[in-house]
This record gives sequence, structure tokens and C-alpha cells, in this order.
Amino acid sequence: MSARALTLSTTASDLISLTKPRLSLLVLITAAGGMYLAPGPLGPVRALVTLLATAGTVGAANAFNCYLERHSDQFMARTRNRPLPAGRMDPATALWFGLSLSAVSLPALVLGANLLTGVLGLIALLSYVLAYTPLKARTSAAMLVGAIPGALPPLMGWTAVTDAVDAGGFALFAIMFLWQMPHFIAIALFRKEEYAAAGLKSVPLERGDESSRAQVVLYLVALVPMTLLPFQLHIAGTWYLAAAVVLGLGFLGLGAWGFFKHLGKPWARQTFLFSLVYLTGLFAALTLDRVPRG
Ligand code: HEM
Ligand SMILES: CC(C)=CCC/C(C)=C/CC/C(C)=C/COP(=O)(O)OP(=O)(O)O
Repeated sequence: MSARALTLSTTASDLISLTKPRLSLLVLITAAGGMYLAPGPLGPVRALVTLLATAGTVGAANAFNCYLERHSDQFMARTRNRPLPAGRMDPATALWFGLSLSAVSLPALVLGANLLTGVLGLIALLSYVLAYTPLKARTSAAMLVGAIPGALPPLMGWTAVTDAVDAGGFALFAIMFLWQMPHFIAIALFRKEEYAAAGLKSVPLERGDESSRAQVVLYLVALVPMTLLPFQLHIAGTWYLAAAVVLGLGFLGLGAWGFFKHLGKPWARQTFLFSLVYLTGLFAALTLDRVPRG
């Protein structure tokens, strides 16, 4: 491969890595889930444009986040090889990439879906980049702020169809909001020293491991009943209910086991990994056992 071709492919893969593709993929799955579960028609072209526009907005948010954290990312093993902390990319390139992506994606959201969905996408983008990201170095409560943009994609998928924030869309938002707490507290437990080295706050660093494990359990106690809402709202059927109960009790059991046994990093990593299995399973059950409406 010529030197020029090699440079182009490195730049392309670096631009893709700015969007945090694996995290963004699951975010998009939740957005697609919200779109599929919402009552009413949405043509395939509008659905595709909406999903692509959502992907672009999420990618822009992550690119801006990488730009703003290019210094602190140097101090975590997990992030130090990202294009900016590793010095492979000019920070201005990441900034322009984020600006270009959002300049195309936000109008496409309005055109593909509707104004409400575009506004929710703008709120998610701004809250993630201008609120959550700067707060990470100031308080562990940043997690609660970051969970708002993290929970908006399924609601955006829903409003793309209904053009309204109603009970079903809100239920998906609430499930996503609560799910992010054990997801991240577990990460912050097994990466505690790295977050300290990067000067970033977290529940374990501010409240200690015991309190963090307790918070994992408390958020799971709130999450499990919340996942029953889609059944009660006739969005999904009894098979979903069974899956939500089994997955939820499994997640809660894992959390309780770690709390009562005062378990450390291996348990925390298992809890993080299970959080991904749990969310994927929950959205799979929602879509497979959707109650067709509208
Ligand atoms: C407050 C909100 C959130 C925070 C603070 C957060 C934080 C993180 C961090 C730090 C990692 C890297 C973990 C590691 O490799 O050690 C991660 C991984 C991941 N997160 Fe989250 N996350 C949040 C919300 C979400 C949401 C909303 C989704 C998707 C719906 C998500 C999906 C994922 C996935 C799929 C991974 C694995 C990515 C990979 O292996 O590269 N996260 N998260
Ligand atoms: C439509 C739209 C814009 C939605 C936003 C979707 C989104 C980016 C969700 C992620 C939520 C989140 C707080 C991730 C962790 O970021 P982090 O900065 O803690 O992760 P890092 O440490 O790996 O950089």
C-alpha cells in the first residue's frame, strides 16, 4: 500500500474511532428499538434517514468529547491510544469532523423525522458535550447528567414515529437512564485508579467502594420494576415480561452478590459486561415480543 493510501486509511480509521463505534452501535440499537416499538407508521426511507442522522449526531457528540478530553485521555490506559492523545490527529481535524457531522445530522433528523426529534437530538448533543463532559472532572454527579443524552436515543426513535413524548417513550427513557448507573459505577470501580490519574471524579473515588456497590444495588432495585412498564403499557407481551424478570433478577442478583460479599474488581468487570448483555437482551425481547399497534 502506498504511503498516501496508508495515511488515508489511518485517518479514516481514526475518524471512525472518534465516534466510539462499539458504544455508538448499542446506542443506535436502542434508538432503532424505540422506533420499532412506537405505534404508527414510519416509512423505510424516513426510518433509515432518522437512524443515519441519529448515528451522525451520536458520532459528532463523541468526536467533540474526544476533542475536549484529549489531555485527560492521556492518563488512562483505556483512552491514551485514541487519535488525539496519541498525537496521530490534529485536534482541529476532530473538531471540524464533529462540527461537519452535526451540521449534516441535525437538519437530517428534522427532515427525516420531525422537529421534536431534532430538538431532542440537539439537547442530547449539547448536554453530553457542554454539560456532562466538563462536569466529569468536577463531580461524580456528572454520571446523572450524562445519563440524559444516553437515555434520549430510544425516546428519539419513539418520537420519530409519534411526534410526541408519551408514556411509552418515557418508559424507554427511564429504563435507559437507570441502566446507565450500574453500567458506569461498575466501570468506575474496576478503573478507579485510572480515573484518579486522569483527574476525573467518580462514585468510587468520592464515596468509596462499599457505597458504590450499594448504589449499584439500589439502582438495580429501581431498574427492574421500571422494565415492567412496557408490559403494563401494552408495548410488549408476556414473553418480554418473562425475559425482563429473568434478566432483571439476574442483574440484581449479581449486584447483590457483589455488595454482600464486598467483591472487588473482577466482580465489577463482570457487572459491566453483564450490563451490556442485559441491555441487548432486554431490547431483543422488546422487539421480538412487541405488541403491534397503530
Ligand atoms: C452515564 C452514561 C455512560 C457512561 C459514563 C459510560 C461509560 C463507559 C465507559 C467508560 C466505557 C468503557 C469501559 C471499558 O472498556 O473499561 C463504556 C463502555 C461501553 N458502553 Fe457505556 N457509558 C454510558 C452510557 C452508555 C450507553 C447509553 C450505552 C449504550 C446504549 C453504552 C454502551 C457501552 C458499550 C457497548 C460499551 C463497550 C464499548 C467497547 O467495548 O468499546 N454506554 N461505557
Ligand atoms: C443523540 C445523542 C447525541 C446521544 C448521545 C449518545 C451518547 C454519546 C451516549 C453516551 C453516554 C455517555 C455518558 C458515555 C460515556 O462517555 P465518556 O466520556 O464517559 O466515555 P469515555 O471515557 O470513553 O470518553
